[in-house]
Amino acid sequence: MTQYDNQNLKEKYLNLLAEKFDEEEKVATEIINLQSILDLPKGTEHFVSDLHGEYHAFQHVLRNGSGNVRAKINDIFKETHSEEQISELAALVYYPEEKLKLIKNQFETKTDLNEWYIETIQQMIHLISYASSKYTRSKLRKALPKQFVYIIEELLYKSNVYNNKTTYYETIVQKVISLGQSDKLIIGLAYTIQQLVVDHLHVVGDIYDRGPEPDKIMETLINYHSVDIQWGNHDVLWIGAYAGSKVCLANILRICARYDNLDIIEDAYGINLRPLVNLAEKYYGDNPAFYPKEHTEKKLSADEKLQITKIHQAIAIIQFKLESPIIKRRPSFDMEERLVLEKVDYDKQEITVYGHTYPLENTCFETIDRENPAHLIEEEEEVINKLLLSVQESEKLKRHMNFLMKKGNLYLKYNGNLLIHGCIPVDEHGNMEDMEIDGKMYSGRELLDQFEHHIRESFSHKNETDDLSTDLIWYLWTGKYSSLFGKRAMTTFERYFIKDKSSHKEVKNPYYYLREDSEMCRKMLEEFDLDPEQGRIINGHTPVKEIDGENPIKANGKMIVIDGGFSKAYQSTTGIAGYTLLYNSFGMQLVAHKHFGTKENVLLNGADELSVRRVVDEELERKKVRDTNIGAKLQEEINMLQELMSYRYID
Ligand SMILES: O=P(O)(O)OC[C@H]1O[C@](O)(COP(=O)(O)O)[C@@H](O)[C@@H]1O
Ligand SMILES: [Mn+2]
Repeated sequence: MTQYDNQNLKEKYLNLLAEKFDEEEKVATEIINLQSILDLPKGTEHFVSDLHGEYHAFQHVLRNGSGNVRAKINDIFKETHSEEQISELAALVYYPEEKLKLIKNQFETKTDLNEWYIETIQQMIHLISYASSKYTRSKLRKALPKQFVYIIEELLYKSNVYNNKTTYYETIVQKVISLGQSDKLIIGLAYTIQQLVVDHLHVVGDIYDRGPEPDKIMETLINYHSVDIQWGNHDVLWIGAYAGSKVCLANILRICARYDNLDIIEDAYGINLRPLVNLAEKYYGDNPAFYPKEHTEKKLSADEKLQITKIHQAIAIIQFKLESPIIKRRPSFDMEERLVLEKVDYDKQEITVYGHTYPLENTCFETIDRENPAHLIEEEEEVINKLLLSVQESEKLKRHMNFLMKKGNLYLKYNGNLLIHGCIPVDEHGNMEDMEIDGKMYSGRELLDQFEHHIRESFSHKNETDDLSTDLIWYLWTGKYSSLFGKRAMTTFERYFIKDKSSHKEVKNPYYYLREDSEMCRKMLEEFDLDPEQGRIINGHTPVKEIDGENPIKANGKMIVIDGGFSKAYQSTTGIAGYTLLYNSFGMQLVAHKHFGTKENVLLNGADELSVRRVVDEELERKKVRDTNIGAKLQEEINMLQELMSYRYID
C-alpha cells in the first residue's frame, strides 16, 4: 500500500467515526471516559485448567471465584459477622436458588423472614458496591440483573442522599417483598456478585474427557461473561473428531468407554452408537483389560459392564487400525515405532517395540487379518463412517465445537503472560525442536502457529478426512513434537496388552524439567515477543504432585503450573484437587483446592473446599487497566479520537 492509499484509508475511517461522534463535545466526552477507564485498577483474571468433564467441581470454583467471593465478604463483614454467618452468606452467593430454599424453611413467621430479606438484600448491595468499586458504572450496569437494574441502582447510589438510610432501604425492600420479588432479586444479586469478582476467565485447556459432563461445562462457558480458552490435547481430540478425523473420533469414543461415559456421546450429543454396539456384540467377549473405570456414584450392572467392555475393545482396535495408514503416509511424523499392529507376532502372541519383546495378554484381535493387520473389516469401516456422519450432524456438538474454535487458540499472550496448555517442544539443551510440515521446518512459536493454522484449516474442511491438516490434529494428540502432548510417544497399546509396566512409560519432553529454570523460561517468553522481566508462563496439562513435594510455582515464579486436578481419576496421585490462579491489580495468587465433596456440603455446612492461597507475587505498584491488553486497545481508540478531534473540530 502506498502512503497515499494509507492516508486515504485513514480519512475514510475518520469520516466514519465522525458519523458516530458528530459533535466536538461527544468526542471530548468519549476521550475523557476512556482516559478515566485507563486509570482504574486492572480487572481480576481467573485461570483454571484441566476441567476434564467435572462440571460440579468447576461450577463450584467458578461460583466462588477461587475464594474471591469469600475474601470480599470477609473484608466487609469480618468485624461484625461470625464465621458461621459469613459461610451462610457465601453459600447464598454461590448457590442462591438452593440456599434460599434451605434458609426460608428455618423461619417460623413471615415477620422473621421479612427481616432476614431486608438484612440480606442490604448486605448483598453492600457487597456489590464493594466488588464493583473498580469498575465504571456502565460496566456494573451490564452485570446487574436486567429486570432489577433500576431498583438496584436506587439502592446503590441514592441511599446516601437521605438522612435516614435504613428507612430508605427498608421502604424499597419492603415494596420488593410485598410484590413477591425478593427471591428473584436475591438470586440476581448473587449472580451479579459472582460476575463482579472475576472480570475474565482463562481456561488453560482440557475441558473434555475422563469426567462425565464436559457438555455442561461448555454450556457454562458459552454463557459466561468473558472467557478465552487455550486448547488442551483432549479438546483438540474432540475438535479433530468433529473436523473429520476418524482416528480422533475412535479415540474420544475409546476414552468415553474406558471412563464409562458413553452417555456423553449418546445422550448429551445424540450420536447413535447402535452400529458400534452391534459390531462389539458380534466379535468381542469379556476382557478385564477393557473394563470401564467405575464411577463412585453410579454402579454398573454386570450386563452393562460387559457391554461397555465389548464396545471398548471394538473401538480400541478400530483406533489402532486407523493409526497405521496415517503413520505410513506421513513420514515426517516419524512414528513408525507406533505401527503396533504390524509389530505383533500373532502366533507367539508377542510384540517387539523399541527393541524389547513382550508377551501380550488380554488380546482381542478377532477382526485382525495377520497379513494386513491395519485393514478395517467391512463392518468396522461402515461403523466408523456412520459415526463420523452422526458426529458431524450433531447440532449441539457443532455449537460447542464452533465455540471452542471462536474462543480458543493453541496459546495466548495476555497481559504480558504466555498461556499454554502443554509445552513448547525443546531438546535437552533447551533448543526449540524443529518439525517438518509440508516440506518446511518450523520450531518454537512458528511451529505452534503452523499447528494452529492446520487445526483451523481442517475445521473449515470437514469433508476432508485424510488430508495433512486433519492428520496433524491427530499428531497434536500423540506426536513427538506436539506442543499439546509433550511426550515422546503414547503407549496406549502397551497399557492394554503388556503387563510389564516399564513398557507403559511415556517419556516427557525435556521442557518439563527445563521449565524449572528461570533462564529457560525467559528464553521462551522472548520467543513469543513477551517481556522476560514481567512475563510468566502459565501451564496446565501435568498434574502437580504435591504429595511428592512438587511446587506449582517454578523458576522463581516465571512458570506457574495450574493443572486444576479436577479429574477425580488423578486426585490420588496429586494429593490435592489442584490449583487455580487469580491475577488482580495487586498481583498473582495461587489457590490450592481440596477435593470437592458435594454441593450439599457447601450448602449445609458452609464448607468451601478451598485451602491455602499462596501469593506468587505482589505488584510494587497497583496494576491499572492501562497496563493491560485491553488498556492498549483503549489507548488506540483514544489516539484515533484525538486525531478525529484535530481533523474535524480543531483548526
Ligand atoms: O489415564 P488414562 O485415561 O489411561 O490416560 C493416559 C493417557 O492420557 C495422557 O496422559 C494424556 O492425557 P492428559 O492430557 O490428561 O495428560 C496420555 O499421555 C496417556 O497415554
Ligand atoms: Mn492435557
